[in-house]
Amino acid sequence: MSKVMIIINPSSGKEKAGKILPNAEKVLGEMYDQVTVLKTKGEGDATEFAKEACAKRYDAVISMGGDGTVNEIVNGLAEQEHRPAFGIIPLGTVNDFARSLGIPLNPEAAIDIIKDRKMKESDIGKINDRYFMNVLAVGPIAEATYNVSVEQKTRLGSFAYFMEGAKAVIKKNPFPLTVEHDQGRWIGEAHLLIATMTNSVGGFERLAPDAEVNDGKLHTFIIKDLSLPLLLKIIPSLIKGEIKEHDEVEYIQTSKLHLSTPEDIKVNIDGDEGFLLPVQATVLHKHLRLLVPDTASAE
Ligand SMILES: Nc1ncnc2c1ncn2[C@@H]1O[C@H](COP(=O)(O)OP(=O)(O)OP(=O)(O)O)[C@@H](O)[C@H]1O
Repeated sequence: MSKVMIIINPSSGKEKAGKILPNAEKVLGEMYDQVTVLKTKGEGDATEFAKEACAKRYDAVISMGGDGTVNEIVNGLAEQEHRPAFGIIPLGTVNDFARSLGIPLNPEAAIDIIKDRKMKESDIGKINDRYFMNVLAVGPIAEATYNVSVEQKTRLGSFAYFMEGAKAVIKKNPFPLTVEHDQGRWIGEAHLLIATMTNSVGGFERLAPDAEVNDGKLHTFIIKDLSLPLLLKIIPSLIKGEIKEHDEVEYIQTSKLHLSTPEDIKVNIDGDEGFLLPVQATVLHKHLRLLVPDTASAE
């Protein structure tokens, strides 16, 4: 008997979730013998539900929520003996992971993608004992994202993160950073480090145009100077996908990273507050099977 579990965050995307669910249940009911719907009540629920889906050998798990819900589900699926296929119906504000897979941001269109049953093996990242799909970030700009309120997100979307980030740039100084990677070691002062597994970060779909979800790499950008005049120069290159060409940006492709600093700085993991440095990150290559659009399914 084939089984699918829908994990839905009712707080994500306002009333959208309730409106979309009946159609998702109908479509999945035509594909699988059994459809289980589990609603999250708070932090950690989606991880527990995903672990249960592995233990009970579900064929697929579908996320209905934002990047936070995707991240929690990945933490439940990672390194389990049986890992169900993973589908995403995006309901959040930014939805970077859906963007990088070409999954439509319109939830109804995303349901149609799942119907096609096209799969792609995807990498996930591991940092200490946590897992991530999208991005690690270190620096005051990354920390500023925690100040974005739900109200700001609803009103401004991803621009809310950008505004808080810009404020942090104006106020803060660079910090000393050591980055150990596949090719050696970088030591210097930085304003921001971004290590991404996917091309889309903070809704900027061309931040890392070379990144593929299954290339085994963390695409690492070290931004060495970010005074306001430089920031104004960097923004156009960010939009054009040329940030790595910038003199003040160091670009490293690596399968593992060790980050350290003498200061008390925490790493941001897929948009949420993570561990104090030092941290060690690695890529688990082609670890999950994702339900993706036809155009993205070729290996
Ligand atoms: N029923 C609930 N009520 C309030 N918060 C919840 C509930 N269920 C889960 N959460 C919290 O919501 C967080 C995830 O939100 P999610 O990312 O899915 O949506 P979002 O915030 O709208 O999207 P985005 O991250 O793109 O802004 C989880 O970390 C979890 O702690």
